[in-house]
Amino acid sequence: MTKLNTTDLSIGYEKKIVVNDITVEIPAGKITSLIGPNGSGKSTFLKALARILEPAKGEVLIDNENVQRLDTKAVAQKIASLSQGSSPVSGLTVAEIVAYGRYPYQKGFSGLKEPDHQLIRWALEATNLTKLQDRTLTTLSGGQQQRVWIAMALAQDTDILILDEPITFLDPAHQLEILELLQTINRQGKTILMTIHDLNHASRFSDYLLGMKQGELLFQGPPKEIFTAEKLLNLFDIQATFATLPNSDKPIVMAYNLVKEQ
Ligand SMILES: Nc1ncnc2c1ncn2[C@@H]1O[C@H](COP(=O)(O)OP(=O)(O)OP(=O)(O)O)[C@@H](O)[C@H]1O
Repeated sequence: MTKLNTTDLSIGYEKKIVVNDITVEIPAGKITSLIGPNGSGKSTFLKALARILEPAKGEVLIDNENVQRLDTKAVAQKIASLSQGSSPVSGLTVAEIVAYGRYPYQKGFSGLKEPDHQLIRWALEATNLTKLQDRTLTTLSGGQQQRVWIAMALAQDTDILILDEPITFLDPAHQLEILELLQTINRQGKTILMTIHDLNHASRFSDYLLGMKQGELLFQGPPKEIFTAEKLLNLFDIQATFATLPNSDKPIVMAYNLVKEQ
């Protein structure tokens, strides 16, 4: 299983550092969710892990190799990453977009081989898109489009999937559909790291949580350890009360109040 970790990682835009000195190992074979307020640096951190942004300091290591020393295709064979609100590509069909997931494995102009087609078919089936494969992306609903991007990442057949807000803009049923899909993929042996704003979904579907605020990693651990009044107050400035999900040991947030300045 591919190991992904960072050492003293700081990332910035121009000269402004927005992610500060993070040393963390993403648990292999688990689902990890990165939670934290808007603007805390979550997307920036994920982009550096996927080698989309270059660190200002420190390192991102895939199997102990600095990602900056690996070429794009080598990284893309280890990590598939989906950014926030991937923009629709006009004119391409669902199957054509999913086929792009095989790009990191193609040599020159050799084209797709049977094993590539098998993976594309599997990715379309896993995301329930087989019937929609000849439709162009722009004719699909937001939720269906989201599934297409996930299918493309699946076709990439990497050990690690990094997803920035994979369920934003989806209705409750489609949110669950995507999260259950990620759970199934995880059980097939893939490491998943995602950002998610819904705390209850984060708890229910994650083995591990990372809490980020103002570019700092405040805490990490399983949901049971993270969902305490003190930690959520610290992270989000909210007062939370908790319950437990039925038939599970996963905590959920029952209700919360804003902490208002006096
Ligand atoms: N391309 C950019 N150029 C300059 N500053 C940026 C850029 N992208 C993000 N930032 C800044 O970096 C900081 C962290 O942003 P980032 O998008 O990583 O936060 P986030 O935790 O993912 O937020 P959200 O939950 O709202 O998606 C913010 O202050 C943001 O304004």
